[in-house]
Amino acid sequence: MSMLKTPGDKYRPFPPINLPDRQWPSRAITQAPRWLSTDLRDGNQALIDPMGAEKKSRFFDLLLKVGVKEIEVGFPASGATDFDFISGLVKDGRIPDDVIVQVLTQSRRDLIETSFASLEGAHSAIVHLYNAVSPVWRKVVFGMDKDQIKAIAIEGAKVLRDQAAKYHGTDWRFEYSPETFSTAEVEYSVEVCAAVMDVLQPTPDKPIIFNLPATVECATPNIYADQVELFGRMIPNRDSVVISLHTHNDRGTGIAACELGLMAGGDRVEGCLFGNGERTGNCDLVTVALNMYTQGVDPELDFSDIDAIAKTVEYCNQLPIHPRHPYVGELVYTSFSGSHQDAIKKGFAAMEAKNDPVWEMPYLPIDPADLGRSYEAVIRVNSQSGKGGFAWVLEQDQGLKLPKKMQAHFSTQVQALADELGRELFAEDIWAVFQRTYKLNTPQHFQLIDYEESKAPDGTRLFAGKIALDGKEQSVSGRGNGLISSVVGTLRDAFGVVLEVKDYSEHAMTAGSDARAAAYVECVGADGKTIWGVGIDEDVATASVRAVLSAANGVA
Ligand SMILES: CC(=O)SCCNC(=O)CCNC(=O)[C@H](O)C(C)(C)COP(=O)(O)OP(=O)(O)OC[C@H]1O[C@@H](n2cnc3c(N)ncnc32)[C@H](O)[C@@H]1OP(=O)(O)O
Ligand SMILES: CC(C)C(=O)C(=O)O
Repeated sequence: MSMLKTPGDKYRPFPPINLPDRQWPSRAITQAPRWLSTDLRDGNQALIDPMGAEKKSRFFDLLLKVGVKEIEVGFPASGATDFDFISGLVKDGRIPDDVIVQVLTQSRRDLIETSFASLEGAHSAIVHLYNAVSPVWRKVVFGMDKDQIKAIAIEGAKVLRDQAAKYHGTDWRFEYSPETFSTAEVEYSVEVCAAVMDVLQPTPDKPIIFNLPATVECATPNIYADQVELFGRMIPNRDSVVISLHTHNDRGTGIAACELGLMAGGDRVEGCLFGNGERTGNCDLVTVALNMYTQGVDPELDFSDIDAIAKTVEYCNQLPIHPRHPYVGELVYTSFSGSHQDAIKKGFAAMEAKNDPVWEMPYLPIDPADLGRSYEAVIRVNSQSGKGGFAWVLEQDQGLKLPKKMQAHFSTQVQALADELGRELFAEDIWAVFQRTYKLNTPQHFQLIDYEESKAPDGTRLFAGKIALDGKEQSVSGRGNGLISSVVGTLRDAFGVVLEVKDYSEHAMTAGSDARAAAYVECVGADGKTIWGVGIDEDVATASVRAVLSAANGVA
């Protein structure tokens, strides 16, 4: 078998929806929807090894911590694992008053009865009934016509109504899913939902949830939005209806479909953390919520320790999260490439300089710190990196802020190492090559032992000190207009080293009592070549002396 040259012989395009006055394209998402986590149901039924009680329990606690208020806790009729977990939650009083749990059932009397039994004693709960309505399912799975399929829903709704009356101590809510909604005729889904409504008699105070699943994603997300908008216009008693969105990701646009569905009138979003779920997954609640957050909308879910959340989810699902998964992946805040690094570094400097919190950051749509991520990994260096990359790493790791021209000088060393090693350069690699290049903490040709500086009556400065030449101490002195030029004079007079200082800069490295300073000098040697020197010391003047000696070591 191979791919067809004429795929149209086998696959049909999804027909557009006739909705010329569609409103959703000009709407925006301005408030958080109701969130329903189906990690413990749709997510769980898609796992290689479904969760046992311990994992379900951990996941449930995590969802409470994140702030999810509606949680589909399982499919009670699937077996003892789910049933016992659900009834255990109720019996052990683990469902907070402001949280409502939900269970899913096929539209079959025995399964519905088991579902109610699992929730006996709950203060409130949602029972979620489903049956598929689209043409392929009608034909292939059920072998039934439209009226017969509608009858399944009506019969199920009647059992819901009767069971709710039987367990009258619970505030029962109902959800109905015309499963495969997105591949069904919208008018027919409305007809089935209206029939369910006739049985369950929702009110604005006690609305019914109609969940509109893209059970299998078969079209572009604009089509789903059209379907949602059309459903919202056609369903009777709209004020007694909550429209819930339940998208899957078969075409890779489950999140987009959900967002457009919200614009089209969706009130509630169903999905899983990090998008686990059947096949290519459910809608990722984290991404939808954080997309909102980056538009300035409070999603009312707390992902401020996203790594801890990811760890628990990976443990419970026994599935890894991709390193490039939006917002959470290990690499999603990391830039390796030079121009990105340059922009991000400038972005952080601009944020620090300006006096307002508005996030204006090239290449980073969200502040990683908001999700508990550090800035350390924002820039990592390899052969694709530029000056901004290692400059950032040196600043984060060593507190050094290299002058721009010096970055260009050091860049060739870093690039050569990256090409030679053919791998990422870590902070310690960059620091090692920096020390080697500028002769720091290595056996030095010229080494400062100590010195004194004094002012002559004519205003000039006198440098008098001890410098070791290849380990042999010498007392030396020299004069100049300032400290740096007096050291340059000393090197010339005592050792015959000719240096002309072109530029000098310094900065404090850390705050507090153990603060150190870094000094940088750009010099030109006797041969006209540029040499850079770096000095680090607790005393800023001594740092500048060390910087000149570092340059002299570069000549030697
Ligand atoms: C899109 C979704 O994710 S829907 C959720 C799906 N989740 C799950 O299925 C997980 C839990 N399910 C289970 O453990 C099992 O399926 C059970 C225990 C519920 C039922 O198992 P079984 O009784 O063996 O039935 P099975 O699931 O194979 O269903 C097949 C029958 O149910 C019918 N059926 C399927 N869905 C529905 C429905 N929503 N309402 C009514 N009948 C349905 C099928 O037409 C089929 O009928 P047939 O035997 O007359 O051909
Ligand atoms: C049962 C429904 C909501 C479902 O999971 C789906 O259609 O994907």
